Amino acid sequence: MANTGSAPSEFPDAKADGLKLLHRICTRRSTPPRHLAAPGPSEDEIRMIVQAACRAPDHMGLKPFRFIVIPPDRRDALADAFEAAERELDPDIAGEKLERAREKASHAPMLLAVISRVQENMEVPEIEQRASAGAALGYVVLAADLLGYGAMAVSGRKVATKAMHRAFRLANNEGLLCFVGIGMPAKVKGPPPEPDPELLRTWQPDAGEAG
Ligand SMILES: Cc1cc2nc3c(=O)[nH]c(=O)nc-3n(C[C@H](O)[C@H](O)[C@H](O)COP(=O)(O)O)c2cc1C
Repeated sequence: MANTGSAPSEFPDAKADGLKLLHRICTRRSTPPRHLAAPGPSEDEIRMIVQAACRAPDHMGLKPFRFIVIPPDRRDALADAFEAAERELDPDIAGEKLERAREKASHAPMLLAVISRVQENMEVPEIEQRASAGAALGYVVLAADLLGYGAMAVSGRKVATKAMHRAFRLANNEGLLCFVGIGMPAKVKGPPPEPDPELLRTWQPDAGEAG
């Protein structure tokens, strides 16, 4: 928080703290759900994670996202839903392939389903609402990391199936964006690659795209 007046700032080290956070953000890695061990976040921590997600940029405050916690004791039901989704994608699926699909439901002590929901709105087109849900997902992963957990967004073709839509009782304007696995990382990746400098350019109005 910036120190705007003569009164001493409530957070004198805000910038130093911010730089530490920024470093955490820039060096964060995802941990695949199969490498996430117990414990997962507590109920209070889940609330904090969702509170952070709700600070995602959100034009007109539409909240074009919501979250569904899948606790450890509902994993058999999730495995059934995964199986139904895979059967919808491939009616002939069987054996090991099916077992692997079911097994994914047991990974990570905590799974959070991220739902994107698009509302009819003259001011806020669909692309903005979907972007907001994506940003909220990013904040979930960052908040989990800042609380000391590993996390990763995972999806697969199954998330777009009718079976998953039914299993999560989604409304017509909703879609299952992904699951976020959260837990203690049993395996940690190395540092992330440096971002491609080409990803940032300065606008050159007369030079077009070539810059
Ligand atoms: C909506 C969404 C779904 C994703 N689904 C998968 C997935 O199913 N499998 C996968 O390997 N990565 C998936 N990813 C990417 C990972 O979450 C992660 O960003 C990527 O592996 C890079 O890892 P890093 O954060 O360590 O650099 C997904 C990302 C998003 C935003």
